[in-house]
Amino acid sequence: MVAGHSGLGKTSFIRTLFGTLRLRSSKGSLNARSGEVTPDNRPTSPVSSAPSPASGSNHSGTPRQNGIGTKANGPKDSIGYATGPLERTRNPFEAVFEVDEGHEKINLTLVDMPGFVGTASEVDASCDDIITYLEYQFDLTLAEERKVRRNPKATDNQIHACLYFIDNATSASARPGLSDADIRVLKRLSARVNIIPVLARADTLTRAQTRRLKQAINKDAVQNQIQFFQFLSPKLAKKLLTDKNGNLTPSQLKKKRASRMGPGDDEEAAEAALEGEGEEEEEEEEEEESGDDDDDEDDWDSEIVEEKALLQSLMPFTVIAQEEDGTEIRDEETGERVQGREFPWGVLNCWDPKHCDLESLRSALLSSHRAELKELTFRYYYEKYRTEKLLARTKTQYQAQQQQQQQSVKASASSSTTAVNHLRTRDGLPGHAISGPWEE
Ligand SMILES: Nc1nc2c(ncn2[C@@H]2O[C@H](COP(=O)(O)OP(=O)(O)OP(=O)(O)O)[C@@H](O)[C@H]2O)c(=O)[nH]1
Repeated sequence: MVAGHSGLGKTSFIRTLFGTLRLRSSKGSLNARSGEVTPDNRPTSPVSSAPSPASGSNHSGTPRQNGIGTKANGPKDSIGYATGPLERTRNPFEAVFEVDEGHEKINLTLVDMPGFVGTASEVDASCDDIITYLEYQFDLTLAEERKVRRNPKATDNQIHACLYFIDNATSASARPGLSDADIRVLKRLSARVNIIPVLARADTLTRAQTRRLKQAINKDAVQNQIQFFQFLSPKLAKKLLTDKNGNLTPSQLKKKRASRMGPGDDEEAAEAALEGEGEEEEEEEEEEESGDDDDDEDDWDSEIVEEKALLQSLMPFTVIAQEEDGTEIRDEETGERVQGREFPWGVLNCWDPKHCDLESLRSALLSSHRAELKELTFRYYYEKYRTEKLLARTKTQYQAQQQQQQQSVKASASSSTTAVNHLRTRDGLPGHAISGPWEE
């Protein structure tokens, strides 16, 4: 899934990615998966009665029927979406493809969510839509699990990763990093899905701006308890760094780097040295706490660990999308046709690791970390949702029971009062004032 503010290049990203997919030809020479994704043709999106502020018409110009789409789009639609004219996304779009990835057949669904626009409450309403969508997929799994006879061919509809697009406009501001809206949205989304942050339109950033922005975004995430997907556990990251740098801890390394920085980097050097000081104590504390970390990690192949470390170090991933019309551009240096953007001063190749992190992101999503993302979705996010939902139901049932009990206690109390009153009245006891000589 791709989500974030409007106009950051989410649809363009899907279109760029599409350009690299090896589609499998199926019967009738359709190169994308059938629109009927689930075996019993259930809708894959929830139906919402309240249209969000961004509602209007979708890419194909069809008026929006409800807040969220009702079923996955078909193969023709998906290919048309990835290759036709680029338009603003006004309705969630599920592009479904059957692809060959590393000799493996995978059913890939790319969900394009409408970009956020408007006031804080409008952004929050768009976030509600995304949460509803994500939870609906969990509900489909929950419904399947509850069946006496489960369908062995049931499709996994869960969203395994959400690429959250971050605007790079703050790069030049005094306070680069996540906006208040991003923080609010990310806090909610990270409780439901693996979040992979993406720095959009990276061609408009210099190297220094990119570095600063990446650091600021990661720092904001930590300060606001936003959990991004971790390619590498902190314990392993530290171990790797320490091994590589001759037993220096990350903070000592930071200080060492700071001392090597040139005169133009004064500010950054001071920041790094200062950060290093506080971190040393934190590192010692973490060291003690991390005793019960996943020991399997210690057995991992060093190549895998290095790849994980590289991916972790790239977050948030910078991406550059191809030009709107998708025209492949000829790289003058190599003479090859590339997916990219052409400027008067040269050609940007979206898949060149020197230009952006798109290639690493693609490989993490579609091959190296695909299984891990799926597993975490099922074992952590789905389980969490399931537990919350069952607890909420138990609580509601308990409250209803309590209410019922209270009502029946009240009812029996009032009926016994009525009976007593009735008795009293019948026996001439004071249900009403009885006058007599003793009153004097
Ligand atoms: N310079 C530059 N422009 C880009 C890039 N990616 C997309 N664009 C342009 O940004 C504009 C918006 O792109 P979209 O892909 O429609 O953005 P979106 O995030 O899907 O927007 P919504 O549909 O409103 O959510 C288009 O004009 C794109 O050509 C990029 O990497 N660099």
